[in-house]
Amino acid sequence: MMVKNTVRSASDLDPTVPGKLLRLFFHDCFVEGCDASVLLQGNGTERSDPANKSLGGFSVIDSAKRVLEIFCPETVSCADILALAARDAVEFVRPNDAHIFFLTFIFAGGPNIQIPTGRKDGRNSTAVNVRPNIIDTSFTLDEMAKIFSAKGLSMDDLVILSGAHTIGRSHCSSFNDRFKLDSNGNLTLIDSSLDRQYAAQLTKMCPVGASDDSVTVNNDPGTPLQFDNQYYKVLLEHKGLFQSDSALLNDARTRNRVLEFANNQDSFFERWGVSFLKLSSIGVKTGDEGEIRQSFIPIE
Ligand code: HEM
Ligand SMILES: [Ca+2]
Ligand SMILES: [Ca+2]
Repeated sequence: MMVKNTVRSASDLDPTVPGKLLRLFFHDCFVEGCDASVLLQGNGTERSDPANKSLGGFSVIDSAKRVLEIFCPETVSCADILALAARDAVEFVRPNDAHIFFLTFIFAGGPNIQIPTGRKDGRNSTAVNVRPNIIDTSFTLDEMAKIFSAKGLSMDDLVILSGAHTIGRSHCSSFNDRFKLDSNGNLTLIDSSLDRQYAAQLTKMCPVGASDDSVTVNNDPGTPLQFDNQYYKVLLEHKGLFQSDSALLNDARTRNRVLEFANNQDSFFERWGVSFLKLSSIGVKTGDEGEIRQSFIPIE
């Protein structure tokens, strides 16, 4: 409840919070398991790796931790807080449309998932562990499936959890490998799996050669603030932002799932609950394998 309230008020103030929390959790669980290793600061920690450079949401976890330490000291691990925050972030972005259209959508609850707690916080956080465990947007489906399978996740889980890209934002540098600079200094599309019109819009939003990395675009151009099945519809229109998104549509092993979820949001929500639970269980540390850390952000 205390985590939920913190996530809710932070998301109220800043709509980019839910996406940040969800991605932060993904990057935590895939490296050393869901043990809050991604939160540790310092030289050579996971956070210092370039692949984690654009992670955010740390201050929300920090606030929740502070509140919990006042009301129930030394009880709730940072790893659990992060898991609950990611879970709540998803639940939270749904009610928005229920609120606006509440007469029609009043019964349309988002994926409301029960997840067990009891995760201990890990003591190891090393930058060199990040790259072998985090998927790059340039990966083939086989490369992605290999990493997922090492975490006990299937190709279905890959399609389902990629549905997280129904919210959140991305830096231009995360998809500029789909373009090249032509001799006139303009970006041209080189990845034919991307819709041309959408590609043109993206190049307008992303200034060429901008050293400034502050520009971000919505992952889901349709309903960027709602956790819904729009991501899969976007994939069908060849508007998946990353090559790794497009790959899901372009392979017979995953295409049927994309079609299924594009056509049936309930099916996506139901499956999301199961896959999210699997994600939140990766490499969980218990007993002496970890600790309940007091503070994870020494100085920010
Ligand atoms: C499977 C391959 C995946 C790849 C290659 C990938 C890659 C990326 C990249 C490059 C970004 C943009 C980061 C930036 O430029 O700031 C991003 C954003 C995001 N990803 Fe993924 N991702 C994958 C899977 C997932 C999964 C499994 C989840 C969660 C369950 C997830 C959740 C998110 C969210 C919520 C954002 C938005 C972050 C924000 O708004 O700050 N992604 N992803
Ligand atoms: Ca971790
Ligand atoms: Ca959406």
